[in-house]
Amino acid sequence: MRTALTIAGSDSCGGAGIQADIKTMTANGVYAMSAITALTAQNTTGVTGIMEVTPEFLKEQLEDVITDIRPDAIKIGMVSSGKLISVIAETITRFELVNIVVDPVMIATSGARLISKEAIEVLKEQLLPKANIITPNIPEAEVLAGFPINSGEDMEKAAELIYQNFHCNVLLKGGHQLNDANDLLFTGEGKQWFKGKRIHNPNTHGTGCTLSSAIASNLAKGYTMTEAVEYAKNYISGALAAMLDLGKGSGPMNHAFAISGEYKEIK
Ligand SMILES: Nc1ncnc2c1ncn2[C@@H]1O[C@H](COP(=O)(O)OP(=O)(O)OP(=O)(O)O)[C@@H](O)[C@H]1O
Ligand SMILES: Cc1ncc(COP(=O)(O)O)c(N)n1
Repeated sequence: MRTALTIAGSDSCGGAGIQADIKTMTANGVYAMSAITALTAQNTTGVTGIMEVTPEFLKEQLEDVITDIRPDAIKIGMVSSGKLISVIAETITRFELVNIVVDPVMIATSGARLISKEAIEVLKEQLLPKANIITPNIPEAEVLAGFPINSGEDMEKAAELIYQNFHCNVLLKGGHQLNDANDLLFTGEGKQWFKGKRIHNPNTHGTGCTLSSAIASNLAKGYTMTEAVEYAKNYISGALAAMLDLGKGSGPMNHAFAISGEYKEIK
């Protein structure tokens, strides 16, 4: 079985972060492992608290996992401080890790800031250049490109600039902000649009975490970057279309939409 590791924050309501990543990797047929960067106290209406782990403890988790079960792909999500980002960048280099997917999580859908300002600079300098692909949404791409994005053309300019500046493939997500769920992939081979059908579901908590984990799972299974993105879009569309409706705010998706959950007949 192929393996994937998520390095991210815990979401106590289970829709985003580590919990979304493990559900997604499991549903996509890879063995999921985790190294937790922070505990968050949150639900579908907002984040009330964040407790970061120490850099030493993150390093210990990473070393224990990687020296025992080597990950075929890694997804990196919420990492709120520069020191934690440095630990991850150094670990990637030391263990020559491959198939690195970085979701540069900055602000939660509910509005909470999940990364410090100084950490954004460390992210740009130390982590993005080590990624095979990064998956910013529009506000995150605006921070990385340094200009506002108001159209598909702006998305193309921003993705190319981010690709050139940070030397990594870029999937710029149109998502709920700009268009009909059309995302733009920019690689060394140029640009490619992935057209998504907009699903009228207000429950989008954890969409970014889920998409990046599905891409990492597909890379772990040996798919090309284009295939990994295409199949991940199919997975997230299925999870959104299942129309789960939980919680008082923007709720989570059904990550297990293709799994029956019934084992009465199996002996
Ligand atoms: N209503 C929708 N219908 C179909 N696809 C969607 C919808 N909303 C988001 N997506 C898709 O979900 C993926 C995640 O994109 P999005 O822009 O929502 O990321 P994000 O803002 O990082 O997510 P998050 O809510 O976790 O912060 C993208 O592939 C996007 O196109
Ligand atoms: C631990 C953690 N990681 C990431 C997100 C972003 O997801 P969203 O923007 O959907 O709230 C989150 N809310 N919590």
